[in-house]
Amino acid sequence: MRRVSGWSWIGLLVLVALPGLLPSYWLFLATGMLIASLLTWSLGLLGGLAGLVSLCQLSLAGVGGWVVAYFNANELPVPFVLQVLVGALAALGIGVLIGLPSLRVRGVHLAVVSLGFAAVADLAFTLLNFPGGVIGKPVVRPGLLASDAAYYWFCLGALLVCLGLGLWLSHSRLGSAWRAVKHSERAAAAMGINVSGAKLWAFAVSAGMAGLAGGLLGLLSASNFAPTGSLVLFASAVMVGAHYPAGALLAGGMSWLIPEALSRLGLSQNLGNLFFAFGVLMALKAGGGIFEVAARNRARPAVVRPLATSPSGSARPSQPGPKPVLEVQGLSVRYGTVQALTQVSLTLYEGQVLGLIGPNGAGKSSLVDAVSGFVPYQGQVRLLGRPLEGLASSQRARAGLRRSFQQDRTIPELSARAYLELAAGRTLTPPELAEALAFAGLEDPEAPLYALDVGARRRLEVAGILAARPKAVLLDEPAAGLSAAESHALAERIAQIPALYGAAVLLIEHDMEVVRRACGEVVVLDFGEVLEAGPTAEVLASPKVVAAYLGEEVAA
Ligand SMILES: Nc1ncnc2c1ncn2[C@@H]1O[C@H](COP(=O)(O)OP(=O)(O)OP(=O)(O)O)[C@@H](O)[C@H]1O
Repeated sequence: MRRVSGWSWIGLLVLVALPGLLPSYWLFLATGMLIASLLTWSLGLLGGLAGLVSLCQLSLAGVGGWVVAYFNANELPVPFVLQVLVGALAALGIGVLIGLPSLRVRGVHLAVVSLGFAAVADLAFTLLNFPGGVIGKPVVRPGLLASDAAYYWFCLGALLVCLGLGLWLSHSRLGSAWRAVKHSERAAAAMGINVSGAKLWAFAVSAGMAGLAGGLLGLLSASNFAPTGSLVLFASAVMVGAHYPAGALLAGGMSWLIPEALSRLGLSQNLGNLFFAFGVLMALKAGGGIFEVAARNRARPAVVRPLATSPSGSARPSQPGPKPVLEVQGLSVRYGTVQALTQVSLTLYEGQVLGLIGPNGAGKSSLVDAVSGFVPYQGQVRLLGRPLEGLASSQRARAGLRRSFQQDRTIPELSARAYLELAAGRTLTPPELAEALAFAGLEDPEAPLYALDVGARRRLEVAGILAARPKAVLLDEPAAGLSAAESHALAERIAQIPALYGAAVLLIEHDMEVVRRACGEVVVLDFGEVLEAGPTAEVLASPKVVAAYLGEEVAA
Protein backbone atom coordinates (compact mmCIF):
# COMPACT_ATOMS: atom_id res chain seq x y z
CA MET A 1 0.00 0.00 0.00
CA ARG A 2 1.20 3.53 -0.79
CA ARG A 3 2.53 5.71 2.03
CA VAL A 4 0.20 8.34 3.49
CA SER A 5 1.32 11.76 2.22
CA GLY A 6 2.21 14.75 4.42
CA TRP A 7 -0.91 16.59 3.27
CA SER A 8 -3.07 13.68 4.41
CA TRP A 9 -1.55 13.84 7.90
CA ILE A 10 -2.16 17.61 8.07
CA GLY A 11 -5.74 17.09 6.89
CA LEU A 12 -6.23 14.40 9.52
CA LEU A 13 -4.87 16.66 12.28
CA VAL A 14 -7.25 19.44 11.23
CA LEU A 15 -10.18 17.01 11.27
CA VAL A 16 -9.25 15.74 14.74
CA ALA A 17 -8.84 19.30 16.07
CA LEU A 18 -12.10 20.68 14.61
CA PRO A 19 -14.27 20.22 17.76
CA GLY A 20 -11.92 22.61 19.58
CA LEU A 21 -12.22 25.20 16.82
CA LEU A 22 -15.88 25.19 15.81
CA PRO A 23 -19.01 26.50 17.53
CA SER A 24 -21.63 23.84 18.21
CA TYR A 25 -23.82 24.45 15.12
CA TRP A 26 -20.80 24.16 12.83
CA LEU A 27 -19.68 21.06 14.70
CA PHE A 28 -23.10 19.56 13.98
CA LEU A 29 -22.57 20.39 10.29
CA ALA A 30 -19.05 18.94 10.37
CA THR A 31 -20.40 15.68 11.85
CA GLY A 32 -22.92 15.54 9.04
CA MET A 33 -20.11 16.09 6.53
CA LEU A 34 -18.19 13.11 7.93
CA ILE A 35 -21.25 10.88 7.64
CA ALA A 36 -21.94 12.13 4.11
CA SER A 37 -18.28 11.46 3.23
CA LEU A 38 -18.69 7.88 4.45
CA LEU A 39 -21.80 7.51 2.32
CA THR A 40 -20.03 8.93 -0.73
CA TRP A 41 -17.03 6.68 -0.10
CA SER A 42 -19.35 3.66 -0.07
CA LEU A 43 -20.62 4.71 -3.48
CA GLY A 44 -17.11 5.46 -4.72
CA LEU A 45 -15.94 1.93 -3.93
CA LEU A 46 -18.87 0.46 -5.84
CA GLY A 47 -18.83 2.74 -8.88
CA GLY A 48 -15.26 4.01 -9.02
CA LEU A 49 -13.59 0.66 -8.41
CA ALA A 50 -16.06 -1.96 -9.63
CA GLY A 51 -17.89 0.18 -12.20
CA LEU A 52 -21.28 -0.74 -10.74
CA VAL A 53 -24.15 1.68 -10.46
CA SER A 54 -26.33 2.14 -7.40
CA LEU A 55 -29.04 4.77 -7.37
CA CYS A 56 -30.35 3.61 -4.01
CA GLN A 57 -27.42 4.33 -1.72
CA LEU A 58 -29.44 6.65 0.50
CA SER A 59 -32.14 3.98 0.82
CA LEU A 60 -29.49 1.56 2.08
CA ALA A 61 -28.44 4.22 4.55
CA GLY A 62 -32.12 4.42 5.47
CA VAL A 63 -32.07 0.70 6.35
CA GLY A 64 -29.23 1.33 8.80
CA GLY A 65 -31.05 4.37 10.18
CA TRP A 66 -34.30 2.44 10.53
CA VAL A 67 -32.63 -0.36 12.50
CA VAL A 68 -31.06 2.09 14.95
CA ALA A 69 -34.39 3.93 15.25
CA TYR A 70 -36.15 0.60 15.96
CA PHE A 71 -33.74 -0.29 18.80
CA ASN A 72 -34.07 3.23 20.17
CA ALA A 73 -37.88 3.53 19.99
CA ASN A 74 -38.36 0.16 21.65
CA GLU A 75 -35.67 0.91 24.22
CA LEU A 76 -34.07 -2.47 23.62
CA PRO A 77 -31.03 -3.13 25.82
CA VAL A 78 -28.54 -3.13 22.94
CA PRO A 79 -25.43 -0.89 23.11
CA PHE A 80 -25.48 1.97 20.60
CA VAL A 81 -22.35 0.76 18.80
CA LEU A 82 -23.95 -2.66 18.33
CA GLN A 83 -27.16 -1.04 17.07
CA VAL A 84 -25.18 0.78 14.40
CA LEU A 85 -23.33 -2.40 13.42
CA VAL A 86 -26.57 -4.41 13.17
CA GLY A 87 -27.95 -1.63 10.95
CA ALA A 88 -24.86 -1.89 8.73
CA LEU A 89 -25.28 -5.69 8.53
CA ALA A 90 -28.95 -5.37 7.61
CA ALA A 91 -28.05 -2.94 4.81
CA LEU A 92 -25.25 -5.29 3.72
CA GLY A 93 -27.72 -8.15 3.33
CA ILE A 94 -30.09 -6.01 1.31
CA GLY A 95 -27.16 -4.70 -0.74
CA VAL A 96 -26.27 -8.26 -1.74
CA LEU A 97 -29.90 -8.84 -2.80
CA ILE A 98 -29.81 -5.65 -4.89
CA GLY A 99 -26.52 -6.83 -6.33
CA LEU A 100 -28.04 -10.09 -7.61
CA PRO A 101 -29.54 -8.47 -10.76
CA SER A 102 -26.04 -7.12 -11.56
CA LEU A 103 -25.08 -10.70 -12.37
CA ARG A 104 -27.37 -10.44 -15.39
CA VAL A 105 -27.73 -6.73 -16.20
CA ARG A 106 -25.26 -3.89 -16.40
CA GLY A 107 -25.03 -0.15 -16.89
CA VAL A 108 -28.29 1.65 -17.33
CA HIS A 109 -30.37 -1.50 -16.66
CA LEU A 110 -28.71 -1.95 -13.29
CA ALA A 111 -29.28 1.74 -12.56
CA VAL A 112 -32.98 1.26 -13.24
CA VAL A 113 -33.14 -1.79 -10.95
CA SER A 114 -31.45 0.08 -8.10
CA LEU A 115 -33.67 3.12 -8.63
CA GLY A 116 -36.64 0.76 -8.43
CA PHE A 117 -35.41 -0.40 -5.03
CA ALA A 118 -35.04 3.23 -3.94
CA ALA A 119 -38.68 3.88 -4.88
CA VAL A 120 -39.87 0.77 -3.01
CA ALA A 121 -37.75 1.65 0.03
CA ASP A 122 -39.12 5.20 0.01
CA LEU A 123 -42.66 3.85 0.00
CA ALA A 124 -41.85 1.39 2.78
CA PHE A 125 -40.16 4.05 4.94
CA THR A 126 -43.15 6.37 4.47
CA LEU A 127 -45.75 3.69 5.21
CA LEU A 128 -43.89 2.12 8.12
CA ASN A 129 -42.63 5.42 9.50
CA PHE A 130 -39.33 5.56 11.23
CA PRO A 131 -39.80 4.05 14.71
CA GLY A 132 -40.20 6.93 17.11
CA GLY A 133 -40.35 9.37 14.24
CA VAL A 134 -43.97 10.41 14.71
CA ILE A 135 -43.42 11.45 18.32
CA GLY A 136 -40.00 12.89 17.48
CA LYS A 137 -38.11 10.59 19.83
CA PRO A 138 -34.41 11.37 19.33
CA VAL A 139 -31.82 8.60 19.17
CA VAL A 140 -30.33 8.26 22.62
CA ARG A 141 -26.55 8.15 22.59
CA PRO A 142 -24.63 6.52 25.44
CA GLY A 143 -22.93 8.75 28.00
CA LEU A 144 -19.50 8.49 26.38
CA LEU A 145 -20.89 9.80 23.09
CA ALA A 146 -23.37 12.25 24.57
CA SER A 147 -21.35 15.39 23.82
CA ASP A 148 -21.26 16.73 20.27
CA ALA A 149 -17.45 16.63 20.24
CA ALA A 150 -17.35 12.98 21.34
CA TYR A 151 -19.92 12.03 18.73
CA TYR A 152 -17.95 13.92 16.05
CA TRP A 153 -14.81 11.94 16.94
CA PHE A 154 -16.81 8.71 16.97
CA CYS A 155 -18.06 9.44 13.44
CA LEU A 156 -14.54 10.45 12.37
CA GLY A 157 -13.27 7.10 13.72
CA ALA A 158 -15.95 5.21 11.78
CA LEU A 159 -15.05 7.13 8.61
CA LEU A 160 -11.32 6.47 9.05
CA VAL A 161 -11.91 2.76 9.63
CA CYS A 162 -14.02 2.57 6.45
CA LEU A 163 -11.49 4.62 4.47
CA GLY A 164 -8.73 2.30 5.68
CA LEU A 165 -10.77 -0.81 4.89
CA GLY A 166 -11.65 0.53 1.43
CA LEU A 167 -8.03 1.43 0.66
CA TRP A 168 -6.83 -1.94 1.87
CA LEU A 169 -9.43 -3.69 -0.27
CA SER A 170 -8.66 -1.54 -3.30
CA HIS A 171 -5.01 -2.61 -3.11
CA SER A 172 -5.91 -6.25 -2.51
CA ARG A 173 -6.61 -8.90 -5.12
CA LEU A 174 -10.33 -8.26 -4.62
CA GLY A 175 -9.82 -4.57 -5.43
CA SER A 176 -7.85 -5.46 -8.56
CA ALA A 177 -10.63 -7.87 -9.51
CA TRP A 178 -13.19 -5.05 -9.08
CA ARG A 179 -11.17 -2.88 -11.46
CA ALA A 180 -10.91 -5.78 -13.91
CA VAL A 181 -14.69 -6.25 -13.79
CA LYS A 182 -15.19 -2.53 -14.30
CA HIS A 183 -13.01 -2.53 -17.38
CA SER A 184 -14.16 -5.77 -19.06
CA GLU A 185 -16.09 -8.63 -17.53
CA ARG A 186 -14.95 -10.93 -20.34
CA ALA A 187 -11.29 -10.15 -19.77
CA ALA A 188 -11.79 -10.57 -16.01
CA ALA A 189 -13.34 -14.00 -16.53
CA ALA A 190 -10.50 -14.91 -18.91
CA MET A 191 -8.12 -14.20 -16.02
CA GLY A 192 -9.95 -16.75 -13.90
CA ILE A 193 -11.74 -14.12 -11.80
CA ASN A 194 -15.11 -15.08 -10.35
CA VAL A 195 -16.97 -12.09 -11.80
CA SER A 196 -20.25 -12.72 -9.94
CA GLY A 197 -18.44 -13.08 -6.63
CA ALA A 198 -16.44 -9.89 -7.19
CA LYS A 199 -19.61 -7.93 -7.95
CA LEU A 200 -21.51 -9.24 -4.95
CA TRP A 201 -18.59 -8.42 -2.66
CA ALA A 202 -18.58 -4.88 -4.02
CA PHE A 203 -22.30 -4.52 -3.31
CA ALA A 204 -21.91 -6.04 0.16
CA VAL A 205 -19.02 -3.77 1.21
CA SER A 206 -20.65 -0.69 -0.26
CA ALA A 207 -24.08 -1.36 1.24
CA GLY A 208 -22.60 -2.19 4.64
CA MET A 209 -20.80 1.15 4.73
CA ALA A 210 -23.93 2.98 3.56
CA GLY A 211 -25.96 1.29 6.32
CA LEU A 212 -23.31 2.30 8.86
CA ALA A 213 -23.56 5.92 7.68
CA GLY A 214 -27.36 5.78 7.96
CA GLY A 215 -27.15 4.42 11.50
CA LEU A 216 -24.84 7.27 12.48
CA LEU A 217 -27.15 9.93 11.02
CA GLY A 218 -29.69 9.53 13.78
CA LEU A 219 -32.39 11.26 11.75
CA LEU A 220 -35.79 9.72 11.99
CA SER A 221 -37.69 10.79 8.91
CA ALA A 222 -38.30 9.02 5.59
CA SER A 223 -37.71 12.33 3.77
CA ASN A 224 -34.00 12.13 4.67
CA PHE A 225 -33.65 9.02 2.52
CA ALA A 226 -35.71 9.99 -0.56
CA PRO A 227 -34.64 8.63 -3.99
CA THR A 228 -33.71 12.10 -5.28
CA GLY A 229 -31.11 12.24 -2.51
CA SER A 230 -29.55 9.04 -3.91
CA LEU A 231 -29.40 10.61 -7.37
CA VAL A 232 -27.66 13.72 -6.05
CA LEU A 233 -25.27 11.55 -4.05
CA PHE A 234 -24.45 9.54 -7.16
CA ALA A 235 -23.84 12.73 -9.13
CA SER A 236 -21.50 14.13 -6.46
CA ALA A 237 -19.59 10.81 -6.26
CA VAL A 238 -19.02 10.73 -10.03
CA MET A 239 -18.11 14.40 -10.10
CA VAL A 240 -15.28 14.10 -7.56
CA GLY A 241 -14.09 10.53 -8.15
CA ALA A 242 -15.29 9.29 -4.75
CA HIS A 243 -13.03 6.22 -4.66
CA TYR A 244 -10.28 8.66 -3.67
CA PRO A 245 -10.55 9.50 0.07
CA ALA A 246 -10.03 13.21 -0.66
CA GLY A 247 -12.80 12.98 -3.26
CA ALA A 248 -15.20 11.40 -0.76
CA LEU A 249 -14.37 14.10 1.81
CA LEU A 250 -14.87 16.88 -0.74
CA ALA A 251 -18.22 15.46 -1.86
CA GLY A 252 -19.30 14.95 1.76
CA GLY A 253 -18.35 18.54 2.55
CA MET A 254 -20.17 19.93 -0.45
CA SER A 255 -23.32 17.96 0.25
CA TRP A 256 -23.72 19.81 3.58
CA LEU A 257 -22.12 23.15 2.85
CA ILE A 258 -23.88 23.92 -0.44
CA PRO A 259 -27.43 23.50 0.97
CA GLU A 260 -26.37 25.52 4.03
CA ALA A 261 -24.98 28.33 1.87
CA LEU A 262 -28.06 28.31 -0.38
CA SER A 263 -30.45 28.54 2.55
CA ARG A 264 -28.44 31.42 4.09
CA LEU A 265 -28.59 33.22 0.74
CA GLY A 266 -32.32 32.52 0.47
CA LEU A 267 -31.83 30.58 -2.78
CA SER A 268 -33.59 27.40 -3.93
CA GLN A 269 -32.02 24.09 -2.88
CA ASN A 270 -32.51 22.92 -6.46
CA LEU A 271 -29.54 25.09 -7.43
CA GLY A 272 -27.35 22.64 -5.50
CA ASN A 273 -28.75 19.73 -7.49
CA LEU A 274 -28.09 21.66 -10.69
CA PHE A 275 -24.50 22.19 -9.60
CA PHE A 276 -23.98 18.43 -9.12
CA ALA A 277 -25.72 17.64 -12.43
CA PHE A 278 -23.37 20.06 -14.18
CA GLY A 279 -20.44 18.48 -12.34
CA VAL A 280 -21.36 15.02 -13.66
CA LEU A 281 -21.43 16.35 -17.22
CA MET A 282 -17.98 17.84 -16.73
CA ALA A 283 -16.69 14.56 -15.27
CA LEU A 284 -18.08 12.57 -18.19
CA LYS A 285 -16.48 15.00 -20.62
CA ALA A 286 -13.12 14.81 -18.82
CA GLY A 287 -13.27 11.00 -18.63
CA GLY A 288 -13.35 10.87 -14.83
CA GLY A 289 -14.00 12.74 -11.58
CA ILE A 290 -11.80 15.57 -10.28
CA PHE A 291 -9.38 13.39 -8.32
CA GLU A 292 -9.31 10.66 -10.97
CA VAL A 293 -8.27 13.10 -13.69
CA ALA A 294 -5.74 14.76 -11.38
CA ALA A 295 -4.12 11.38 -10.61
CA ARG A 296 -3.94 10.53 -14.31
CA ASN A 297 -2.42 13.90 -15.19
CA ARG A 298 0.21 13.52 -12.47
CA ALA A 299 1.45 10.21 -13.92
CA ARG A 300 4.57 10.44 -16.01
CA PRO A 301 4.94 8.19 -19.07
CA ALA A 302 6.63 4.96 -17.97
CA VAL A 303 10.00 3.96 -19.35
CA VAL A 304 9.45 1.13 -21.84
CA ARG A 305 12.34 -0.71 -23.40
CA PRO A 306 11.71 -2.12 -26.90
CA LEU A 307 11.96 -5.88 -27.20
CA ALA A 308 15.18 -6.88 -28.87
CA THR A 309 15.22 -9.55 -31.58
CA SER A 310 17.47 -12.44 -30.68
CA PRO A 311 20.58 -13.13 -32.74
CA SER A 312 19.56 -14.76 -36.01
CA GLY A 313 18.60 -18.40 -35.68
CA SER A 314 18.61 -18.59 -31.87
CA ALA A 315 14.82 -18.48 -31.57
CA ARG A 316 13.20 -21.16 -33.69
CA PRO A 317 9.76 -22.72 -33.21
CA SER A 318 10.21 -25.79 -31.03
CA GLN A 319 9.18 -29.25 -32.20
CA PRO A 320 5.87 -30.50 -30.79
CA GLY A 321 5.97 -33.41 -28.37
CA PRO A 322 3.64 -36.44 -28.58
CA LYS A 323 1.26 -35.41 -25.80
CA PRO A 324 -1.90 -33.49 -26.77
CA VAL A 325 -2.54 -30.48 -24.52
CA LEU A 326 -5.66 -29.06 -26.16
CA GLU A 327 -7.95 -31.15 -28.35
CA VAL A 328 -10.74 -29.53 -30.33
CA GLN A 329 -13.09 -31.99 -32.00
CA GLY A 330 -15.97 -31.24 -34.36
CA LEU A 331 -16.37 -27.67 -33.11
CA SER A 332 -19.32 -25.78 -34.59
CA VAL A 333 -20.39 -22.25 -33.64
CA ARG A 334 -23.50 -20.46 -34.84
CA TYR A 335 -24.64 -16.87 -34.15
CA GLY A 336 -28.31 -16.81 -35.08
CA THR A 337 -28.31 -17.45 -38.82
CA VAL A 338 -24.51 -17.04 -39.19
CA GLN A 339 -22.59 -20.33 -39.18
CA ALA A 340 -19.17 -19.15 -37.95
CA LEU A 341 -17.51 -22.58 -37.56
CA THR A 342 -18.41 -26.00 -38.97
CA GLN A 343 -16.95 -29.19 -37.53
CA VAL A 344 -13.47 -27.77 -36.90
CA SER A 345 -10.94 -30.13 -35.34
CA LEU A 346 -7.38 -29.38 -34.33
CA THR A 347 -4.91 -30.55 -31.70
CA LEU A 348 -2.31 -28.52 -29.86
CA TYR A 349 0.59 -30.64 -28.64
CA GLU A 350 2.96 -29.98 -25.77
CA GLY A 351 5.91 -27.84 -26.84
CA GLN A 352 4.02 -26.52 -29.84
CA VAL A 353 3.27 -23.02 -31.13
CA LEU A 354 0.48 -23.59 -33.64
CA GLY A 355 -0.59 -20.76 -35.92
CA LEU A 356 -4.27 -20.19 -36.72
CA ILE A 357 -4.65 -18.06 -39.82
CA GLY A 358 -7.36 -17.22 -42.32
CA PRO A 359 -9.11 -14.28 -43.96
CA ASN A 360 -11.27 -11.82 -42.00
CA GLY A 361 -14.45 -13.54 -40.87
CA ALA A 362 -12.96 -17.04 -41.27
CA GLY A 363 -13.91 -17.92 -37.68
CA LYS A 364 -10.57 -17.64 -35.83
CA SER A 365 -11.83 -15.49 -32.94
CA SER A 366 -15.00 -17.57 -32.74
CA LEU A 367 -12.83 -20.65 -32.21
CA VAL A 368 -10.92 -18.95 -29.39
CA ASP A 369 -14.18 -17.65 -27.87
CA ALA A 370 -15.74 -21.12 -27.98
CA VAL A 371 -12.71 -22.97 -26.63
CA SER A 372 -12.31 -20.48 -23.78
CA GLY A 373 -16.00 -20.76 -22.89
CA PHE A 374 -17.30 -17.38 -24.05
CA VAL A 375 -19.73 -18.59 -26.73
CA PRO A 376 -21.86 -21.74 -26.85
CA TYR A 377 -20.74 -24.42 -29.28
CA GLN A 378 -21.28 -27.96 -30.41
CA GLY A 379 -18.39 -30.42 -30.33
CA GLN A 380 -15.80 -31.21 -27.71
CA VAL A 381 -12.83 -29.42 -26.17
CA ARG A 382 -10.38 -31.28 -23.94
CA LEU A 383 -7.52 -29.86 -21.90
CA LEU A 384 -4.95 -32.52 -21.00
CA GLY A 385 -7.62 -35.11 -21.69
CA ARG A 386 -10.24 -33.45 -19.44
CA PRO A 387 -13.47 -32.38 -21.21
CA LEU A 388 -14.16 -28.68 -20.59
CA GLU A 389 -17.87 -28.74 -21.40
CA GLY A 390 -19.90 -27.44 -18.46
CA LEU A 391 -17.05 -25.23 -17.21
CA ALA A 392 -17.52 -21.45 -17.27
CA SER A 393 -14.84 -19.28 -18.85
CA SER A 394 -13.28 -18.37 -15.48
CA GLN A 395 -13.15 -22.06 -14.51
CA ARG A 396 -11.44 -22.93 -17.81
CA ALA A 397 -8.91 -20.20 -17.11
CA ARG A 398 -8.24 -21.57 -13.64
CA ALA A 399 -7.91 -25.07 -15.14
CA GLY A 400 -4.94 -23.80 -17.17
CA LEU A 401 -6.46 -22.53 -20.42
CA ARG A 402 -5.67 -18.82 -20.82
CA ARG A 403 -6.41 -16.46 -23.66
CA SER A 404 -5.77 -12.90 -24.79
CA PHE A 405 -8.09 -10.60 -26.75
CA GLN A 406 -7.79 -8.88 -30.09
CA GLN A 407 -8.33 -5.47 -28.45
CA ASP A 408 -6.27 -4.23 -25.53
CA ARG A 409 -8.04 -5.48 -22.38
CA THR A 410 -5.50 -4.52 -19.75
CA ILE A 411 -6.78 -2.52 -16.77
CA PRO A 412 -5.58 1.11 -16.99
CA GLU A 413 -5.93 1.94 -13.28
CA LEU A 414 -3.73 -0.93 -12.09
CA SER A 415 0.03 -0.83 -11.66
CA ALA A 416 2.10 -3.30 -13.70
CA ARG A 417 2.70 -5.36 -10.56
CA ALA A 418 -0.98 -5.43 -9.55
CA TYR A 419 -1.98 -6.40 -13.08
CA LEU A 420 0.58 -9.20 -13.29
CA GLU A 421 -0.37 -10.57 -9.87
CA LEU A 422 -4.06 -10.42 -10.70
CA ALA A 423 -3.43 -12.25 -13.96
CA ALA A 424 -1.21 -14.79 -12.21
CA GLY A 425 -3.77 -15.29 -9.45
CA ARG A 426 -1.07 -15.10 -6.79
CA THR A 427 1.71 -12.94 -5.39
CA LEU A 428 4.76 -13.17 -7.65
CA THR A 429 8.22 -13.77 -6.25
CA PRO A 430 10.78 -11.02 -7.07
CA PRO A 431 12.43 -13.13 -9.84
CA GLU A 432 9.01 -13.97 -11.34
CA LEU A 433 8.01 -10.30 -11.27
CA ALA A 434 11.32 -9.23 -12.83
CA GLU A 435 10.89 -11.85 -15.57
CA ALA A 436 7.34 -10.72 -16.38
CA LEU A 437 8.36 -7.04 -16.37
CA ALA A 438 11.25 -7.81 -18.69
CA PHE A 439 8.85 -9.56 -21.08
CA ALA A 440 6.81 -6.35 -21.20
CA GLY A 441 9.96 -4.17 -21.43
CA LEU A 442 9.13 -2.39 -18.17
CA GLU A 443 11.39 -1.29 -15.34
CA ASP A 444 9.00 0.17 -12.79
CA PRO A 445 6.55 -2.37 -11.32
CA GLU A 446 4.46 0.47 -9.90
CA ALA A 447 3.94 2.19 -13.28
CA PRO A 448 0.19 2.62 -13.84
CA LEU A 449 -0.94 0.99 -17.05
CA TYR A 450 -2.51 4.21 -18.33
CA ALA A 451 1.05 5.57 -18.50
CA LEU A 452 2.12 2.80 -20.94
CA ASP A 453 1.91 2.79 -24.71
CA VAL A 454 -0.31 0.19 -26.34
CA GLY A 455 2.64 -2.00 -27.33
CA ALA A 456 3.83 -2.32 -23.74
CA ARG A 457 0.28 -3.05 -22.56
CA ARG A 458 -0.11 -5.84 -25.13
CA ARG A 459 3.16 -7.42 -24.06
CA LEU A 460 2.15 -7.06 -20.41
CA GLU A 461 -1.07 -8.93 -21.21
CA VAL A 462 0.95 -11.85 -22.58
CA ALA A 463 3.36 -11.65 -19.63
CA GLY A 464 0.40 -11.80 -17.21
CA ILE A 465 -0.97 -14.87 -18.95
CA LEU A 466 2.41 -16.60 -18.75
CA ALA A 467 2.83 -15.65 -15.08
CA ALA A 468 -0.23 -17.83 -14.39
CA ARG A 469 1.78 -20.80 -15.71
CA PRO A 470 -1.05 -22.11 -17.90
CA LYS A 471 -1.05 -25.36 -19.85
CA ALA A 472 -2.42 -23.88 -23.07
CA VAL A 473 -2.39 -20.26 -24.26
CA LEU A 474 -4.63 -18.84 -26.97
CA LEU A 475 -3.22 -15.56 -28.28
CA ASP A 476 -5.56 -13.50 -30.46
CA GLU A 477 -3.41 -11.15 -32.56
CA PRO A 478 -1.01 -10.18 -29.74
CA ALA A 479 1.13 -8.13 -32.15
CA ALA A 480 -1.72 -5.79 -33.16
CA GLY A 481 -0.60 -2.21 -32.54
CA LEU A 482 3.11 -3.08 -32.38
CA SER A 483 5.71 -1.83 -34.87
CA ALA A 484 7.12 -4.35 -37.36
CA ALA A 485 10.37 -4.69 -35.41
CA GLU A 486 8.51 -5.17 -32.13
CA SER A 487 6.12 -7.69 -33.71
CA HIS A 488 9.03 -9.78 -34.92
CA ALA A 489 10.75 -9.63 -31.56
CA LEU A 490 7.49 -10.65 -29.89
CA ALA A 491 7.14 -13.52 -32.36
CA GLU A 492 10.52 -14.84 -31.27
CA ARG A 493 9.49 -14.63 -27.62
CA ILE A 494 6.29 -16.50 -28.42
CA ALA A 495 8.34 -19.20 -30.15
CA GLN A 496 10.20 -19.67 -26.87
CA ILE A 497 7.11 -19.90 -24.66
CA PRO A 498 6.84 -23.72 -24.67
CA ALA A 499 10.49 -24.13 -23.70
CA LEU A 500 10.57 -21.32 -21.12
CA TYR A 501 7.08 -21.54 -19.61
CA GLY A 502 5.93 -25.06 -20.44
CA ALA A 503 2.77 -23.90 -22.21
CA ALA A 504 1.59 -24.82 -25.70
CA VAL A 505 0.41 -21.84 -27.77
CA LEU A 506 -2.31 -21.33 -30.37
CA LEU A 507 -1.50 -18.07 -32.13
CA ILE A 508 -3.97 -16.15 -34.28
CA GLU A 509 -2.07 -13.74 -36.50
CA HIS A 510 -2.45 -11.86 -39.77
CA ASP A 511 1.23 -10.87 -40.08
CA MET A 512 2.83 -13.79 -41.94
CA GLU A 513 6.33 -12.81 -40.83
CA VAL A 514 5.19 -13.19 -37.22
CA VAL A 515 3.66 -16.57 -38.09
CA ARG A 516 6.85 -17.76 -39.78
CA ARG A 517 9.00 -16.74 -36.82
CA ALA A 518 6.72 -18.11 -34.09
CA CYS A 519 4.94 -21.17 -35.47
CA GLY A 520 6.26 -24.54 -36.53
CA GLU A 521 2.81 -25.55 -37.86
CA VAL A 522 -0.29 -23.69 -38.94
CA VAL A 523 -3.99 -24.37 -39.45
CA VAL A 524 -5.79 -22.31 -42.07
CA LEU A 525 -9.48 -21.55 -41.62
CA ASP A 526 -11.73 -20.36 -44.42
CA PHE A 527 -15.49 -19.84 -44.16
CA GLY A 528 -15.47 -21.57 -40.77
CA GLU A 529 -13.79 -24.77 -42.00
CA VAL A 530 -10.23 -26.07 -41.98
CA LEU A 531 -8.75 -25.38 -45.41
CA GLU A 532 -5.23 -26.67 -44.79
CA ALA A 533 -2.96 -27.71 -41.90
CA GLY A 534 0.69 -28.68 -41.59
CA PRO A 535 4.25 -27.31 -41.34
CA THR A 536 4.27 -23.51 -41.72
CA ALA A 537 6.47 -23.22 -44.81
CA GLU A 538 4.52 -25.91 -46.69
CA VAL A 539 1.10 -24.53 -45.83
CA LEU A 540 2.01 -20.95 -46.67
CA ALA A 541 3.27 -22.13 -50.05
CA SER A 542 0.16 -24.22 -50.77
CA PRO A 543 -1.65 -22.92 -53.89
CA LYS A 544 -5.01 -23.42 -52.13
CA VAL A 545 -3.96 -21.18 -49.25
CA VAL A 546 -2.37 -18.61 -51.52
CA ALA A 547 -5.54 -18.42 -53.60
CA ALA A 548 -7.93 -18.26 -50.64
CA TYR A 549 -6.06 -16.01 -48.31
CA LEU A 550 -2.53 -14.92 -48.93
CA GLY A 551 -2.66 -13.82 -52.56
CA GLU A 552 0.28 -12.19 -54.17
CA GLU A 553 1.87 -11.00 -50.92
CA VAL A 554 3.20 -14.41 -49.92
CA ALA A 555 3.45 -15.98 -53.31
CA ALA A 556 5.92 -13.24 -54.25
N1 LIG B 1 -21.35 -11.93 -32.03
C1 LIG B 1 -21.56 -12.24 -33.31
N2 LIG B 1 -22.81 -12.22 -33.82
C2 LIG B 1 -23.05 -12.54 -35.12
N3 LIG B 1 -22.08 -12.89 -35.98
C3 LIG B 1 -20.82 -12.93 -35.53
C4 LIG B 1 -20.49 -12.60 -34.18
N4 LIG B 1 -19.16 -12.74 -34.03
C5 LIG B 1 -18.68 -13.13 -35.22
N5 LIG B 1 -19.66 -13.25 -36.11
C6 LIG B 1 -19.54 -13.69 -37.50
O1 LIG B 1 -18.92 -14.97 -37.45
C7 LIG B 1 -18.01 -15.09 -38.52
C8 LIG B 1 -16.63 -15.39 -37.97
O2 LIG B 1 -16.18 -14.25 -37.29
P1 LIG B 1 -14.81 -14.22 -36.47
O3 LIG B 1 -14.71 -12.92 -35.78
O4 LIG B 1 -14.71 -15.44 -35.66
O5 LIG B 1 -13.76 -14.29 -37.65
P2 LIG B 1 -12.18 -14.00 -37.60
O6 LIG B 1 -11.54 -15.01 -38.46
O7 LIG B 1 -11.72 -13.94 -36.21
O8 LIG B 1 -12.12 -12.56 -38.28
P3 LIG B 1 -11.02 -11.40 -38.01
O9 LIG B 1 -9.73 -11.87 -38.60
O10 LIG B 1 -11.58 -10.23 -38.74
O11 LIG B 1 -10.95 -11.20 -36.55
C9 LIG B 1 -18.07 -13.79 -39.31
O12 LIG B 1 -19.00 -13.97 -40.36
C10 LIG B 1 -18.62 -12.81 -38.31
O13 LIG B 1 -19.33 -11.77 -38.94
